[in-house]
Amino acid sequence: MTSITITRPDDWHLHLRDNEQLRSVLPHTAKQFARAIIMPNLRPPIVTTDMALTYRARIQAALSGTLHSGFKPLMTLYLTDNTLPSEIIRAKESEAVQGIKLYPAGATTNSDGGVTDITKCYAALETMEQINMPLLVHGEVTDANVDVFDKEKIFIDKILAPLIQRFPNLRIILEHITTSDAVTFVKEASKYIAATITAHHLLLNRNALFQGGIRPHHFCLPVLKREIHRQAVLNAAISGNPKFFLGTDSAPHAQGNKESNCGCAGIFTAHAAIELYATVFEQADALDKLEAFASFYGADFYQLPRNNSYITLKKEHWIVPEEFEFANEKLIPLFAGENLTWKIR
Ligand SMILES: NC(=O)N[C@@H](CC(=O)O)C(=O)O
Ligand SMILES: [Zn+2]
Ligand SMILES: [Zn+2]
Repeated sequence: MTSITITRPDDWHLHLRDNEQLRSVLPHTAKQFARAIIMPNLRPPIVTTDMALTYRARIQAALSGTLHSGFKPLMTLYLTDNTLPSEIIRAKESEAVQGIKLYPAGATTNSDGGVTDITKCYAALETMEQINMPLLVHGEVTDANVDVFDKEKIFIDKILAPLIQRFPNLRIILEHITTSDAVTFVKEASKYIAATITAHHLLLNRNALFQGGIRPHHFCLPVLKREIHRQAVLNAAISGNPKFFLGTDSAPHAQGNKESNCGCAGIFTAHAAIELYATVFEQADALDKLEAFASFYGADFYQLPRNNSYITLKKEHWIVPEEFEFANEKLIPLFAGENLTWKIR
């Protein structure tokens, strides 16, 4: 196969940051995707509908007059211990906000204002269940005594499963899944439970963190896992099960903040997102499953229309740039300087 045309995909998990950084990274996504779910973990976090609307206006301003002005940002709110049901209702009425994001406090980048105790959110979650507002979840426990490689599984057992019991009609997306435990859990759960899968968790296992030395640009959360887990997540992605769909979790950080004494978590993949997924689907002999994973199942789960434009990917060798501009700093993309074999037209 030398060329493939698919319905234009959507990215159901994306970090765009803000201001100058936003202007640097947005074109990478907007040239490929029709829509993206924009994560709210800014400083300060997007905790109200008003903040989401002004953030969306900044994104739209950065798009206006460019080739990609048709790109549509879908907004989210950052759940806190104090999020009021009335704020959830306002979010729903805005039609701009498509989900509420749960970051356990301390679990990941800019999560310190997140949820310290899920029981504090019951009123907000009950309203979400009633008015059909999805919950997006960073699924890792924050207990410092839990092994870093077990944090997702323990979250599922201790937090997510009881949450689903309590709110059985709440739609939940378990974001960036990394383990066979998550795959099994989502598969066996009700139709209200789905998951996003990143390109990097499909392409890399935890050996990539230590390939010839410590590799900060392969560090993200949830951290890369063993090969058996990568295979389980890959099998889910290519299975044709509509509960599993594309979410890049492209998470840009300035080079200096990654290559540091205490480097930030996050892998930037927006520069080649659909190409990276195409590579892994081709390796698995499942290119025929790419379109539904990238362009149908997410829209269906979010109860939004599927896109009606197309993109074409060509078999073509190209070299990923060593770096990109990121405001006044540099951004090192995944596979910097390496060869890729698919290229979007
Ligand atoms: N995935 C990451 O490693 N980092 C994300 C946060 C997140 O999605 O957990 C970021 O905002 O940098
Ligand atoms: Zn996360
Ligand atoms: Zn993320």
